[in-house]
Amino acid sequence: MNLRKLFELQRDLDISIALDKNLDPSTLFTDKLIGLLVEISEALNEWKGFKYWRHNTIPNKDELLEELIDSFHLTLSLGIDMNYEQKAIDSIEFRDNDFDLNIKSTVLALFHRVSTFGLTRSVGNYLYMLQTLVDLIQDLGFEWEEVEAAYENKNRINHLRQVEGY
Ligand SMILES: O=c1ccn([C@H]2C[C@H](O)[C@@H](COP(=O)(O)OP(=O)(O)OP(=O)(O)O)O2)c(=O)[nH]1
Repeated sequence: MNLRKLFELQRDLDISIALDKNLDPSTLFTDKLIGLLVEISEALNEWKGFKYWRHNTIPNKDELLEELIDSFHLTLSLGIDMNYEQKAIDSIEFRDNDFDLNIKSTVLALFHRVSTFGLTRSVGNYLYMLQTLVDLIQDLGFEWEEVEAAYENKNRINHLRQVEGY
């Protein structure tokens, strides 16, 4: 996983969105954080693993990946706003086989870490949050090659949307 490349693509996209919408990027932190919580929730809604009241809890993998990719966009974007990219590149681990396959615990840890990062904005809490999202994507069974390809695809779509006046 080439995190440096994804941060660069994310930076270009964020600049393009802020210019297009005539926004000061330093004012967007809270909205981005809320957006991230919403995208994580959309991913969980697609995952369905907690929906004990349903017969069919099989996720549509393409749609699940799309929602995770939206979450990934906003997480990278928050790191760029705080200038934490290099720290993330140096310390985030893309594990092959996670020892902890308790997806529900990882989900709860992720919500907790997004909130804690929002309150403290510290680099340590940013890294905890990003690592937990990375672990969740891993635990849900995605390969890093497909995640990178899906990220690049959605990043392109996000650019196109700006051009088309989304
Ligand atoms: O500063 C920003 C703002 C947004 N995005 C990305 C994140 C995500 O990939 C997309 C927004 O989510 P989505 O595509 O779901 O847009 P939506 O308007 O919420 O669509 P929908 O109502 O279909 O969920 O824009 C960024 O990368 N940087």
